[in-house]
Amino acid sequence: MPAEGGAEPPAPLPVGRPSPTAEERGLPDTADHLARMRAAAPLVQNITNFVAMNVMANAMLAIGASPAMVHAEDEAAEFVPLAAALSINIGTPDARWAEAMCAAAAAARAAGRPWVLDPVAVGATRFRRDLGARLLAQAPTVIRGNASEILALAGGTQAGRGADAADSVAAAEGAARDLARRSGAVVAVTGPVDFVTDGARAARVANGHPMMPRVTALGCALTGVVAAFVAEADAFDATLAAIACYGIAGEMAGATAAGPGSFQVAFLDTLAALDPDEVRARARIVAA
Ligand SMILES: Nc1ncnc2c1ncn2[C@@H]1O[C@H](COP(=O)(O)OP(=O)(O)OP(=O)(O)O)[C@@H](O)[C@H]1O
Ligand SMILES: Cc1ncsc1CCO
Ligand SMILES: [Mg+2]
Repeated sequence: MPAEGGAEPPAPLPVGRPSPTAEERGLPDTADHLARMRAAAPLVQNITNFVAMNVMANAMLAIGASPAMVHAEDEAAEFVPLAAALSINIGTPDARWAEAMCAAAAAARAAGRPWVLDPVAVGATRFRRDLGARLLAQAPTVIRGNASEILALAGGTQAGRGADAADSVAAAEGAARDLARRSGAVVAVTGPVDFVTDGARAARVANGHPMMPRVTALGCALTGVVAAFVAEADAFDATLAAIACYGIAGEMAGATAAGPGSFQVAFLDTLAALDPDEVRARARIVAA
């Protein structure tokens, strides 16, 4: 019976029962994925753009993967079975690179290696649209892009300016779900809050820092980190975990950086020092 004039007191919190873990909520345990990736230190082949090569290789090394930038038409497909995963980024393509990308993607498909597509500025020119469509036909495991790129790859209109997004992540969520269902890929749309879907499941990651889009190629580098995580685990869970780890490193680096230059240095140091327990405590992944 409630006390006179008052509401029933709230039920006491259950003693000795911890709040549900991420896995109990159907979401990945980010720390587990980080530890698993680091233990494997997967060799990841990257066909990436001239701007990203150094940034990407350093970010991948810092978090614990083993990157190899192998893009020449003469060897790209041959290298694929040697690696645990492949990433392909169309940031600065030409005709020969395009053939190397398509041959490598086909080799990954044939060898059962996961591969991640980064469709940089795919809506900008006919050459990029055609290349994006050819690569999509090679069944990427994951597609990671900004909102304008995912809208363009899905066939919609978008406002992107070159490699930079000009559409909100929310505006690309429907296109991402549709693209995931049509392609069979996990689709990740990055921005202030990231959105990840496999067409059936979806989740958002609210980690990150506003300094991240002010340093070039941090999205490209994330694509390589996603490939490293996906080499070791289920693509949907591994993609969420990779994006959360990366965003957490961004938050921690952003807390001390004076601007994009010192941020870039702090970000690398933070990726290398990421502690699984801290990652577990800071990950902000919610089902969508
Ligand atoms: N405003 C923001 N606040 C917090 N995090 C952000 C913000 N914008 C981007 N990020 C984070 O930055 C990382 C890169 O995502 P972004 O969408 O900028 O990639 P991108 O446009 O492909 O970058 P680039 O092509 O320059 O490499 C992701 O981890 C994302 O979560
Ligand atoms: C700036 C830029 N231009 C082509 S690729 C690239 C890196 C970010 O996508
Ligand atoms: Mg990009």
